[in-house]
Parts: sequence; C-alpha cells; structure tokens
Amino acid sequence: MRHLLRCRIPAHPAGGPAVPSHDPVQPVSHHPHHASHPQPARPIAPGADDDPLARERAHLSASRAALRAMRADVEALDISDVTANWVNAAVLQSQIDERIKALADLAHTPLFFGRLNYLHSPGADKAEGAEGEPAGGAGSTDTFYIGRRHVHDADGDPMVIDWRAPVSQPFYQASKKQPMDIALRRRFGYTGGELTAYEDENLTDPTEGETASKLLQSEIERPRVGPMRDIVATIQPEQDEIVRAGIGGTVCVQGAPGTGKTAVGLHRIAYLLYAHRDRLARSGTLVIGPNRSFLQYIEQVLPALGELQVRQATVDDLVAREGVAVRGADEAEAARIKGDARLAEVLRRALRSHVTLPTEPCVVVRGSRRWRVPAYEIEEIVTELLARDIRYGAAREALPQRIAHAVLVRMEQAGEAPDDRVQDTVARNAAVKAVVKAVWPPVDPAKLVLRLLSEPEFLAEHADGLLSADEQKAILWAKPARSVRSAKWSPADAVLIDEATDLIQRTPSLGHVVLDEAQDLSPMQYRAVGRRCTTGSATILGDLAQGTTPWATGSWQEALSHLGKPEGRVEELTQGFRVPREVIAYASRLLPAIAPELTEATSIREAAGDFSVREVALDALDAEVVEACRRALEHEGSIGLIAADARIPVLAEALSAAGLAHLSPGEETTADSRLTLVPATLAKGLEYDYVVLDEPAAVVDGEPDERTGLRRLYVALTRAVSGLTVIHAAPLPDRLA
Ligand SMILES: Nc1ncnc2c1ncn2[C@@H]1O[C@H](COP(=O)(O)OP(=O)(O)OP(=O)(O)O)[C@@H](O)[C@H]1O
Repeated sequence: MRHLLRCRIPAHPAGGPAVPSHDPVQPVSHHPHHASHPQPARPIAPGADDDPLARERAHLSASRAALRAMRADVEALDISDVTANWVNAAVLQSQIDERIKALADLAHTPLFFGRLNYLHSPGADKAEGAEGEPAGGAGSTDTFYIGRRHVHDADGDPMVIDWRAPVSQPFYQASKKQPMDIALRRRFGYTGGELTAYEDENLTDPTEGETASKLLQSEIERPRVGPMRDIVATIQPEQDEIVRAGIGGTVCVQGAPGTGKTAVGLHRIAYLLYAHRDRLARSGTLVIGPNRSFLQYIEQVLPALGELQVRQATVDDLVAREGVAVRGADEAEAARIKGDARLAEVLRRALRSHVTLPTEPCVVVRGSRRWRVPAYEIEEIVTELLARDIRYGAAREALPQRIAHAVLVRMEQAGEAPDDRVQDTVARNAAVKAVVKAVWPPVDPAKLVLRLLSEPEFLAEHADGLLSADEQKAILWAKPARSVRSAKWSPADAVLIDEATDLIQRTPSLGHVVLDEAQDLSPMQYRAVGRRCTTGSATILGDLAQGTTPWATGSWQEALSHLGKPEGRVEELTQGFRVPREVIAYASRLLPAIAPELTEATSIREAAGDFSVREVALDALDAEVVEACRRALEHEGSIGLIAADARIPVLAEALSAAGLAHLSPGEETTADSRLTLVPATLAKGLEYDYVVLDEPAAVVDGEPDERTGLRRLYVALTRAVSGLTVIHAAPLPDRLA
C-alpha cells in the first residue's frame, strides 16, 4: 500500500515552481504512517513526533541551517597564514569562492528529494562523509536523506547524502523484487521551496503491491518552461545504470526522441566527477552538443548539480584554430567526401611525403675538429623514424638528437669523453639543423590541407587508390586559395586541419567526453572527438532515426570504431519521457522510411496530450498558424512554432504583425515571453510544452533528399511535451496522410 500524507497539491519531487492547473497528486491516505524501519529517526522539532510531515520539514530546516553553517565556515576561512605567495593565494581563493558558490541554498531547489531506510546499517564506506553517524538525525543508523549535495552538521555527521554516493543508489534501483536491503523508500513532493507531500514504498512488505509513483508521474508530466532541468529526483533504473557505468568504458546510447539521452549524459558526467573527482579535475571533461542554442538549453543542468567546471562545445568549436576562419560551406557531396575516414590516410600520406632521404653527409665542426656522419647513416635513422608510427613533430624533434648521438659515438671512438650536454649542443649545431630542415621540414597543418584542396596533382598523388577521380574533383576548390588567411574554409575543412594537426602533434586527451546528437557526425568528426579522449572514456548519445546530415551514422558499431573505441558497449533506451503517446505513434509512422531497424518508442506519460492535424487553404496558412500559436499561448508552459527554415522570415513577420512577440531558439523562455520561432534545422534536442508545426511538406522539401527530409520532420514532430498542432496547406507526406 502506498501512503501519501497531507499532500498540499500540486507537489513536485524535484521542486520548481508550482503549476496550479496541473494534474494534482492526490492524497491516498490520511492515516499517520510509520515506516517499518528498526530505529525510526527521532523527532527533531519538539511536538512534531506525531506528525511525520512536520518531522520531515524539521529535518529540512535543520539541513538548511547546517548548509548555511557550512557556507559560513568556508566564508570565514583566513588563508593569509597558509599561503606562501600570491599565486597560491589566488588559486586557493578561487577554489574557496567556487566552494561558496556550490554551497548556496537555492530557494527553489529542495535540499533533499528522497529518503531511504535501510534494514541494516550500510558500511560507512558507502555513505560519503559518513564517518560517525549516518544521516537521519540523532540516533538513527539506517536512515538517509538523498539530495543534490552532501550536507553535514556541526559534528560532521551527514544530514543529506549526495545522490551519487553508493548509499543513494537503491533510491534509483531498489524494487520489490530486489529491495537492496531497503525497508522504506520515501519520495518527497515540494511546492515552491516547501516540502508538502511524501510517498512511501515498503519494499519488503509482501502485502504491498508494486505501483507507479504519483510524484514521479506528476514530475514527468509537468509543463516545461525555460531551459532543461536536472532529473536527479526521478532517474529511472535503466537510466541509472548508464549514469553509474564505470569510468573505464565507453557507453553508446541509442534512444528514440525524449527517452532521456541528454539528461542521462549530463547526469553521468556529474556522477563521474563525483566518483573520480581528482582524476577528472586534472584531465578535464567536455560535453559536445550540435549547436549553440542546444548548449544554451542544457547549460544550467550541471551547475544545478554543483558541477561548474565542465566545458561545453560544438565540434566546430573543438576544431577551431586561430588564423583559420570558417566562412565557407561545401556542397553536400564534397562535405561527405571530406568527412570520410579515407581522408585521414590521404592526409597521412601527404604529410609524410615531406620527408626526403639525405644525399649529403652532415659535417659538424667543433673547435679544430670535424665530425662527419655519412648520408647512408642519416638515411637509416630517417627510415627507422618513419617506420615507428610516432607523430611527425615528435620524430622531427628526435632526429637532431639521433644525428648528434651518431656524432658522439664518433667522438668516443676518437678517445673523447663527451657527456649529455655535448649531445644537446651538437643537436643544436647549425649543420645538424640544416640537415633536419631539409630532410624533415616543419609542416603547417592548414597549409597542408590548403595544398591538397588547391593542387590537383598533389591531391592525385596522395589520394591515389583511395579517392576516385570524381571524388578528387568534388573536393578540389574551383578557385584555389592563395593563403590560409584568405581561404574560404568550410566546417569540414577545419576538421581536416584538426586531423593534420594531430598527425604532427598529439592532441591532449580529456578524462571523459559526452557527445550528444552523435548520429550527425561524419567519420572525420568522430575521429576529432576520439582524439580528445584517447586516454579517457566517452558517452555517445544519439538516435539513428534523427540523423539529418548526408554522412549520418549508419550503425553505432561503425561510429565507435571511428571514435577509436570499438570496444564501447551499445545500450538502448526506449521509454519516452517527453512526447505524448498519440504524438509519438503518429511520428513513428515515418520510421519504416527513415530507420526501419528501430522500434517505436513508448511513452510513459499518462496524459493523452492534445494532438490535431489541420488542413487549411494556402492563402490562409500564415494566419491559421498565428492563430494556433495564440491558442497554444492560452496554455501555460513554453510554445514552439517549428517551421522549414525558408518559412521563418514570413512567419516572423506574421507573428509580429499579429502582436505576438517571439524568441529565437536558445533564448530563455520566461513567464512573459514563451513563444519561440524555431527553424526546423535547429529543433534537434530541444523541447516545448506546446508545439505548432507549420507545413510539414516544406520541412521535408528543405532537405536535399527525401529520407533526410522525413528525418527532419520526425525531429520536428517529436519536440512536444503536452500538445502538438500540425497545420498544412500542401498535402502531407504519404506516410503521414
Ligand atoms: N527520469 C526522468 N524523470 C523525469 N523527466 C525525465 C526523465 N528522463 C528524461 N526526462 C525528461 O524528458 C525530456 C526528454 O529528455 P532528453 O531531452 O534527455 O531526451 P533525448 O533522448 O535526449 O531526446 P532527443 O532525442 O529528442 O534529443 C526532458 O525534459 C527530460 O528532462
């Protein structure tokens, strides 16, 4: 039996603003319920012992007081005695400032959202910071409050346990089948910042059936406003498994729209930062998203989880290089070829072609003596360096040392006793430098790519057997560029330059990389991401059905091998949290045409959602769309008007003429401005409470081929949380009609 007490409605397990008209959480019991745990937490506030909700509230205010004290302690730190110099002081002070920021008590972010009563006290090692007594207030040895961060009292005893600690895991994973030593799991509901409800599951009580959580359901069904939120209070078991997967392995998640891939990726990085803080602080972490508006949409999730250090970037940002301005664009075919992994080999060959074999000896003059290393000996060194598969730049640095070593051997043979310093001096000798410059010249990666794209003979020589004559022609610039600065580099060119840079000098590797909307990357882009986590691991998130680039990923196995992580494991998420059932069923009619191997997603939303498709006369289209937006604005939450990119200017004008203010994707929606006009090409990864979709046929026609067009439409159809209105004048694509 599930108990829910004194529930003031509505209540949300993760806090956040109340939404009065929304499906309320109904109280199911008014009997005070005592959980079956061996040592119930002693009342904290006098007089609250007969009222469990009051007791929980008392623990909440005590925890908040403890957090304030923690913050005050950090603020009071005097570092003047412990820092030797101003650099140390500045570093320490910035760490302290960060800690102060992380300890802020956010009024609308509840300190804890759940509670676990263990049957037996878990080992202290499982509760982070739990030397001494576990959380739960005085006396209890088995009660833990689960929240976004760790909070402890003046004695250092935990009041709230971080959701990422091992002791918190049963909150997400325990079930009646596998109670994980949990007697009681309690979920809390909040209204505003106030604790207003709770819901219990007695996992070891055989008389209590397994039922769905109402608080969880209401959280999922909550209308969306503003940027993406964290889901710590309601992570589902199959999501939790991915979130807590070990740092050593790369995980790839295939999931239909709205199955929580982005959410899982962000929570995974927060988890890894918790579990491997020192290691990742040194090596760094990165989240890669498809575009700026998407990054703006997700940028508040990690800071809300206390993680302020994660870099967020697009692939274009990663490969950006000073002096290489990306101002051009490729035809689809050229971009596809430039993104093909064969280009990596073309670049490798072109780079190595700069190495020539010496014809002259190297003669080093020192004092009155001349030392001569014959050409054949230098040739041996060069051949050996070429055979070892080291970076071009590293080999170039090794070469003068190797020649100097050959000189030293001769000195020793002549009875001298040179030391290491002599070898360094010889390596810097002008004669040695001249040989190195001739044999293994420095190469600028951008100039190398420039030559390949400008000089047909140079390309033909190195693409021989790799690219057909037509393919070579497709990527050659019609008008060769004169210099790196003046060239009209495309995004795909920038990736080639990045590859060439890495052939010369190893790209530093990060500790963990999360790659979202991965299905759209080209093999060369996967390589660019892969070399940023060669010694770390990655989380790859995507949906093959949403691939809208000409080079979109065909299989995850292939993507993982381009990434350099062929051993990565592929997981699938199928439970949808965003799109109403009827809408996902409608959108899934496109699956046989766009990704026949994938199965339709389910929807765990109970609310049916508003869904309508309306045909209107062509001359009434714009007005009808504006009218649909106006009606959508009668609901609360965010509204997205999605349209083919070509239709955006017309619709922007129509909205303005009708007095409807609108935002661009990435701009934060607020209570006053809730309507965003979204070009179909920017809709990926975003979501709106109500969506008005303008003219599907135009969305399809906006793409170079039908499959890509239908995939773009599939993305647009799957952005809605509560309602979708499709308005069309042109006939719908066959599969939807
Ligand atoms: N366990 C959960 N509890 C509550 N909400 C969830 C949960 N998992 C996901 N959501 C919500 O569902 C919505 C969709 O999640 P998300 O954007 O991560 O999906 P996605 O798989 O990345 O979608 P897309 O393929 O469209 O990019 C978000 O609002 C997210 O917060």
